[in-house]
Amino acid sequence: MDRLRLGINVDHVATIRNARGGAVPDPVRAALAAEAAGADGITAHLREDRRHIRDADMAAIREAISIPLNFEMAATEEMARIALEVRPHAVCLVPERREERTTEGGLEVAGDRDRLTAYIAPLTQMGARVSLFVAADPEQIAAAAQVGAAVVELHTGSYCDAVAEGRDDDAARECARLAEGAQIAAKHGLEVHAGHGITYDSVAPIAAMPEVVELNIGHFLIGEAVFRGLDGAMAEMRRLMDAARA
Ligand SMILES: CC(=O)[C@@H](O)[C@H](O)COP(=O)(O)O
Ligand SMILES: NCC(=O)COP(=O)(O)O
Repeated sequence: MDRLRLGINVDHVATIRNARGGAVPDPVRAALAAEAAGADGITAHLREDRRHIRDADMAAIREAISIPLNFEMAATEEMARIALEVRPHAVCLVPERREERTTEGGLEVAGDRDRLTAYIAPLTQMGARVSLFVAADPEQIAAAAQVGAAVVELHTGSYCDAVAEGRDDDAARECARLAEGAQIAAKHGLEVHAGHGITYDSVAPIAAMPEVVELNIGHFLIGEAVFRGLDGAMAEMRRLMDAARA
């Protein structure tokens, strides 16, 4: 199997910065540190409420890094305009609910086909690989291929929560659902990514799925970096990913 790509999400560095106001810690510095430590890409989510990453962060990260930028955003007109200015390598469309603590569930693609088809076209024409952040639901995955996405990122949150809470049966069921979703996506010609809530304890079964080519991981690794440094935290994740893939 090919080497799995590891994308690092730096939103959580901006969350800490914003808790105090001011300029530190700087998500651009974190993106550069992740790149230096071997990240294959940087993910940043410009939420509509700007609770962590801000417009200037996204532009500055794009300018600073030499590896691909994956710009996560809601499918709104405002975000399309910003993405067309920033010109990231990839755009990942995610659902957003203003009051949510973190991204809950996947994007509703099947019920929004016409709008998403029109929304994705200019982003693809600009040169971005457009990814849809979806639940491992066959209907949503098939719809992702129909609306012109190149990639789906499978939402691993329910599986990771079950692992973290020791709900082994739920974890096994969610993992099987993700594996089936990855297979269905690949059959539709979609590149398959996975992310949300991944930790050292939950990464192996996802990394072992042959259709999955990229993991995007943020919250756990930024937290772990407090104890090991970002390069140490990433190195252990890389080791677990490679071992699962061997
Ligand atoms: C879509 C996704 O999984 C990430 O962007 C994640 O949502 C980032 O963290 P927050 O949910 O805290 O914004
Ligand atoms: N798209 C998922 C992502 O970027 C990272 O999510 P998390 O590890 O911060 O939960």
